[in-house]
Amino acid sequence: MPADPATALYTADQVRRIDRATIDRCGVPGLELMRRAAAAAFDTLRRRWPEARRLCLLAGSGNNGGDALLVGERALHAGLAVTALLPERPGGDDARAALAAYADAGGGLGNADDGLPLADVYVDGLFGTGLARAPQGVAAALIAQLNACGRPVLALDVPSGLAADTGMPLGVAVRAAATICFVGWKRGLFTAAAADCCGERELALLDVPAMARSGIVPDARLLDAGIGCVLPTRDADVNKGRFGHLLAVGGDHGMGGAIRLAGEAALRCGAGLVGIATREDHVGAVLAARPELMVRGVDGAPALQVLLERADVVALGPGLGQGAWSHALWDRALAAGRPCVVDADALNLLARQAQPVPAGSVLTPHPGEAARLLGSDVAAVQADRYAAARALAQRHRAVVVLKGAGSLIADPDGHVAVCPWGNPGMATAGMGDVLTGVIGALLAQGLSAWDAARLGVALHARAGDLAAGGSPRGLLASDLFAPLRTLANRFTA
Ligand SMILES: NC(=O)C1=CN([C@@H]2O[C@H](COP(=O)(O)OP(=O)(O)OC[C@H]3O[C@@H](n4cnc5c(N)ncnc54)[C@H](O)[C@@H]3O)[C@@H](O)[C@H]2O)[C@@H](O)CC1
Ligand SMILES: [K+]
Repeated sequence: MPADPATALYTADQVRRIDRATIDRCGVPGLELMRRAAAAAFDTLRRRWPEARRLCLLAGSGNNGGDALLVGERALHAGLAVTALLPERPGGDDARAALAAYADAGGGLGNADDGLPLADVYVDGLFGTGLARAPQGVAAALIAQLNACGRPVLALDVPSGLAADTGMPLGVAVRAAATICFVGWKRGLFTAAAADCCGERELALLDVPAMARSGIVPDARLLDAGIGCVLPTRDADVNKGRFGHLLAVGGDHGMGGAIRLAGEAALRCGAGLVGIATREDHVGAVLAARPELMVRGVDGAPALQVLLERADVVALGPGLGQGAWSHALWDRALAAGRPCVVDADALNLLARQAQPVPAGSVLTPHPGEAARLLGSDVAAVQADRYAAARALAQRHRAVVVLKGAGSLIADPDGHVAVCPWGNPGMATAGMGDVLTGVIGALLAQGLSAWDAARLGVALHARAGDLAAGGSPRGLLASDLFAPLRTLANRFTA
């Protein structure tokens, strides 16, 4: 089945191959593609900023610059005032033709060394998929001025300075109000720093023939509204034993809140029974806060073993700690062979002592935990989140959720799904514990690790967006419980 272009995520190299096939195999000239890109971008500009009268184009030496110049040509024909700044002259035939078309339409050139002229909207065509290194000199200065000018920027294809494959800035990067991406989504527009640079995202397919995409398997997939996996419906004639028994293990001294959050999240997402194995000193508080949880104090592995035998799935790690008690529980839980959600200190223990995780498990590292598991550092993980998530999934033969802006879900075969939801308010204590409970509950209700991880990440992020309501500051992990319940029912067959 052909990939749905709306959710297909490509590397820059893959999109270049689609462009080439469109030109070479389908006979669409490159300049025609550039014209289509400019037409789509100008439509976007008019729709978003109908009052704009003065445009400033920033055009680099490549085809991204050509796109910008042809936007200028259209704007001039529509009666707008346009100035273009070209830090370097166009390098290729199509970009040179675009500059000629712009000049023929009466477009003028400003002096890039003089800085930004006043405009209502700026069109960023400095660098697209051809970005090869950090912008420097005049280009870097213009990007800094764009980011400081307080006026809207429409980025063409990719915000200049952002690496299309990774979502990381190479040095300075444009922070656009909107980005219109051409031919196919570049995978870097959805993770790491991308949300801060792209603003609102639009896709223009440019009527590329299906033949040009054939044989190019998207590198990753965007989770979309349908997600493609749901929880089974519930017959009226059911009992709680049908929805799985999750055991959440963690909550060392001083960290009882983490295990309670995981447990309650699992209940809110429909797990039939949720047990908690924790330190004895947390039992009263957790029970008082959530009497529906079955809370047991465990002093070591033998006490945990009794509980593990009754469980279908284990959520291992929230507040677990890394001492002797923690290690004993961790070791026993992994040895029990039940599918596990491995989180927090359970990941840190795994980094210290490699151990196979049971089949059907999901690992949920944030970038710091991922770095410890990979023996690298956070900067290296963030520099290519796709590669880090894939490496972890292959190494541990498990589904991996690499958390952070634009969470990635990877399986050992190299499939990757990307979550476009979530907000900075979710960077707060306890959010990861809630996600662990959510994924655990979905595993307990019979979803595969891949489906539970994808649906769990989506429920969690969207619940976070609903709970934040556009005001991320001060969001609490427990604010997600009510929207989680609503969403878990919505994603039911
Ligand atoms: N025919 C096509 O292939 C199409 C390409 N399109 C546009 O073309 C873009 C890709 O065009 P290009 O491959 O020409 O590349 P870019 O326009 O992204 O890059 C321009 C040039 O800048 C140079 N460069 C890279 N990093 C630099 C840096 N830090 N400082 C100075 N120079 C640097 C590179 O050598 C490259 O040739 C896409 O992002 C898209 O906007 C669209 O017009 C659709 C059709
Ligand atoms: K750009």
